[in-house]
Amino acid sequence: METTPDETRIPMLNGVDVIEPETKSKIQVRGLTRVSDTGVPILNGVSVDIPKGVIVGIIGPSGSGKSTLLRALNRLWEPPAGTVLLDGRDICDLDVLTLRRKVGMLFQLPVLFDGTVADNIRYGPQLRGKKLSDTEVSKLLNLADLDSSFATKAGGELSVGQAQRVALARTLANDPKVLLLDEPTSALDPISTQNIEDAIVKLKKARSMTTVMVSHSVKQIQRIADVVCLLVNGEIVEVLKPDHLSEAKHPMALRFLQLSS
Ligand SMILES: Nc1ncnc2c1ncn2[C@@H]1O[C@H](COP(=O)(O)OP(=O)(O)OP(=O)(O)O)[C@@H](O)[C@H]1O
Repeated sequence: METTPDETRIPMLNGVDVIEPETKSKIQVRGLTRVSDTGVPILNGVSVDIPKGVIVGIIGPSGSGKSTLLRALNRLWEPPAGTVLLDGRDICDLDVLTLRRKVGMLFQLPVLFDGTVADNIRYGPQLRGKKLSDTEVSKLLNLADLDSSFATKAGGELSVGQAQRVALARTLANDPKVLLLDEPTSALDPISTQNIEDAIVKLKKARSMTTVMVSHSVKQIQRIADVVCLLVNGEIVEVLKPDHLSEAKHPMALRFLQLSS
């Protein structure tokens, strides 16, 4: 990857160099641990720095803790104090709704509320007393790779792929700085998958969006991520650039990658 003079090359994510336009980490995870109610370890002291404006892919075997890690980042479960920082602040000290506006999340299957697409997109800002104009709704639809004409459609008449893009536009209406994506295309056909991938890359370019994406598709991660974390048994065992995945050394990570390709 070529660097331009004004870009700063910093060692990130356990030593992998990531090109980052601003040197500060957006999210820092420090020794994040989770144990199940029955005492089974789920996350074992995960530490990682996620720079601003970067797409981080998280891959690993089923049950390795990918979703659990992702969900800690906007407190869908309560991480121990001091283990997750956003812009240098402990997320546990933030109002949880404010945090979730800044750190938006998209799940595997979109769930739209009753009403039109525009109603769905206006929902978040409306809670804060802001009514989005038709132009603002159109812009959000376009950012999510949807035509403005979708605004008046009923949520129920959309395909899953279209609904997923509406869910993305609805998340973007809160003006998040970070997007957490938990297998956002696993229920979609290849064209809808490409639409979502295009939107994610566009958001990185247009808004310097920081994105953390869990995916089962190594190919997808290679298409859009800037850096890849391999999670095995609740630990980040490798951090690699997407085009260097074959250099993984951890036996489980290697086996996972070989079986996935
Ligand atoms: N709330 C919970 N209570 C108990 N165990 C849990 C809880 N959440 C997750 N687990 C367990 O923790 C492990 C990691 O789950 P997680 O969903 O994070 O893995 P994953 O890597 O995302 O898996 P997959 O790829 O199958 O979605 C699994 O064994 C799961 O059963």
